[in-house]
Amino acid sequence: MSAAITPAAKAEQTRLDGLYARVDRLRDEAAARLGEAGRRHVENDQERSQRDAETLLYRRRIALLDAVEEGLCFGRLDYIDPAEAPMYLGRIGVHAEGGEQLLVDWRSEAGRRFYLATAASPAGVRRRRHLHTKGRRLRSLNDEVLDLDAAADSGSSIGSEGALMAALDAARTGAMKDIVATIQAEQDRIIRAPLEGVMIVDGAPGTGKTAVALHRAAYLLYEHRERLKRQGVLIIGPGRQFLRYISDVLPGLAETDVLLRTPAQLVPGIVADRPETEAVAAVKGRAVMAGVIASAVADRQVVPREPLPVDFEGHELWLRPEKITAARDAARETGLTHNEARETFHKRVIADLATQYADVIGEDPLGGENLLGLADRAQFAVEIASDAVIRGQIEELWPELSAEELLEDLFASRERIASAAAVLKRDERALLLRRPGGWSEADVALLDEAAEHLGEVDRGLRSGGPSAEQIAYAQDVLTIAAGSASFDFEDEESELLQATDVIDEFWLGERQVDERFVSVAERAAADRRWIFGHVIVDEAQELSPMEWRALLRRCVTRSFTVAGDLAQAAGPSAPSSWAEVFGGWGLDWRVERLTVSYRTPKEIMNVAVRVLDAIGVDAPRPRSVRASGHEPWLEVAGEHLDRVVEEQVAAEKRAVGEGSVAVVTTAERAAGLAGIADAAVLTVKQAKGLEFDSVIVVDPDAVAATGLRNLYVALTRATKRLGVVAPDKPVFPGAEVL
Ligand SMILES: Nc1ncnc2c1ncn2[C@@H]1O[C@H](COP(=O)(O)OP(=O)(O)OP(=O)(O)O)[C@@H](O)[C@H]1O
Repeated sequence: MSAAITPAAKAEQTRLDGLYARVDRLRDEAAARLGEAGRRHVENDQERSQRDAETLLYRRRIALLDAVEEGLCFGRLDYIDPAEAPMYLGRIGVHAEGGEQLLVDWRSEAGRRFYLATAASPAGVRRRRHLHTKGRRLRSLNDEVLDLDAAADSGSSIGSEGALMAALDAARTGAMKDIVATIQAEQDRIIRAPLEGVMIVDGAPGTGKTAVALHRAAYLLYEHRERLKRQGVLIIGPGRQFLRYISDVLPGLAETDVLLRTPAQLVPGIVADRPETEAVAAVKGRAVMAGVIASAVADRQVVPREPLPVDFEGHELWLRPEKITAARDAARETGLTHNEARETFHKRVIADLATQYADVIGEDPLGGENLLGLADRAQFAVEIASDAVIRGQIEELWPELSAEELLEDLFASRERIASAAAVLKRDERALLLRRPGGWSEADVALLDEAAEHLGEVDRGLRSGGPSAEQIAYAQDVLTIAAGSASFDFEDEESELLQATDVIDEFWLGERQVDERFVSVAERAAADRRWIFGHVIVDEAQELSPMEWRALLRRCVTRSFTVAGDLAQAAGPSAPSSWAEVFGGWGLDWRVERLTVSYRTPKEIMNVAVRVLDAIGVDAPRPRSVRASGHEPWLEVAGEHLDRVVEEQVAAEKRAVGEGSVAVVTTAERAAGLAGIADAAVLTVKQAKGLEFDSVIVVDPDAVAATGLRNLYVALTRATKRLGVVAPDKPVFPGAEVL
């Protein structure tokens, strides 16, 4: 249905037509330039890279213009001062050919007025108009008159919230929508807060934490373009389902330099699909595991108790504990990572073996000074270094290790665990023991920690690395370079300098990877050590201390937006305050609270707050912005629970029509109910952060038995209708009002 054809609607449609025509023109121009660049003949590398850069630029421009097609312009402000021209607000800024601004970007400072003006403080604004469009057609207009005098004259309502209510009542389709048209003042303040420091956005379910965090990403990329376009923004969400749910919002907001990840996806190349109990995950997430990993690495730098014999050219040499200790100390003192410092260790040990060998074969039978000089010893060192057996023996003492090898070896050995994890209790250590084969979600932060200690030879942790040909090429280069090795034996402390010290074949190969054609997000995804300009963490209450460590490493400037709700935290080790999460890091952090729930209607909140009170976290009760007119219902199913759920899903589906229905329950029940038509059947963990028009919580007492916070999450997923199906009369807090 189009807007009633009032003169005002007609005028706005004309304006919209003009805007779309301008955007079409800009798209055509970009397409023409893209075509031109593609056809251009290039003579050399410089011209080629110029052409490639242009191609990328125009492709991005076209993608941006495509992304803003829906809802291009959504608002208009009229001012009290008649000399001030109306401002049109949209997803991007658009200028006419002559330079006149046709559309103001919502993220700009000028655009901000649209969100902040209220009847109490109109800031020169007479009227805020929301334009609802479908495709390029205007569907309806919604006016809020903020100037009291004008309102009295025209009979219009003051500060009407029609646009917000329409957005909140809309059916949920399974993908999150942006809220640019209806950002509320308390949300706007958070979205536009300064980039620096750690800002915690705390609020009850449905207060818009996710929405605000995503819009903040878009705003920051706009406001701090230069810095963030180079470094990108990392967004962490609790699960893949959740990332899918929010992934459409950002392109809609016209941003692509954002990487969306779950904590389990933080290390490229690792697939964390190994199941694990909560108890094991809880131990692995504890902060003490950082020390355990450090010890596990140190344990791999071995000093033998007794001298170990080494055979070289028929002579017996020795790996002597005191010399190995000195070599280990020297390697550790470099301050380098384990794999980088390994060369120092190997060279020191080889130098000692070369000295022993020279002492034996250069011995003057007449008892004079050793007949062999420095150059001879250097030559022996090269020969010893190329002896595979000896290298293998030294490698045992200080092996090159990937993070995966380290952890696999650690968790497979009771002895290694006992040595590295002495700080843990015996039963906690027992939880860590397991057979090799795959990674769990909690392993990922440990792999990341291990990779930090081990250093860059973590080939297994890298994806998108150099090709086999590149490595082969690099190896050739090294073979040539190795021939030019030079030595300095004068001083025991001095180092053998070889090409291998400064270039390793992997490094060389890697530097050849062509980086021009991938976006910041793609490059960051392939690089464990990528440093982001800003990190946004949603459902932050779920992260373990080890996961926080991994995240803090990814943003050295410590610029974070952290959205979460402690009352929704899962698991026995859930934090009870933000100070508990952030107190220990020496960070500059602050908490901003959102107080209004836009999702959960009053009727449902009436049940949910009783669970919240029973949880007992120190958080204000949320206020619902609206009522839905639907009282939550209860159905006691007895033995026929599955059948009753099925029937109720069908009834709910009829009630919500195009809208979405979800069943939320325990993992056991979810497995039994999977496959019900017309509803998503989810565990609480999977449902976290998501929303549906209608939600049926099945077996609430069983959900509550896994934690009241889980029940609180389950009860707050619905935008309109909530039902409860229980095997027996439920007893959870809040059941009494059903
Ligand atoms: N200003 C707004 N205008 C329109 N819709 C809004 C606004 N703020 C929030 N919403 C909507 O309210 C719903 C809840 O928002 P969101 O999912 O961001 O809440 P949340 O605080 O992250 O919830 P949870 O704690 O359950 O994860 C979403 O549908 C969101 O689009």
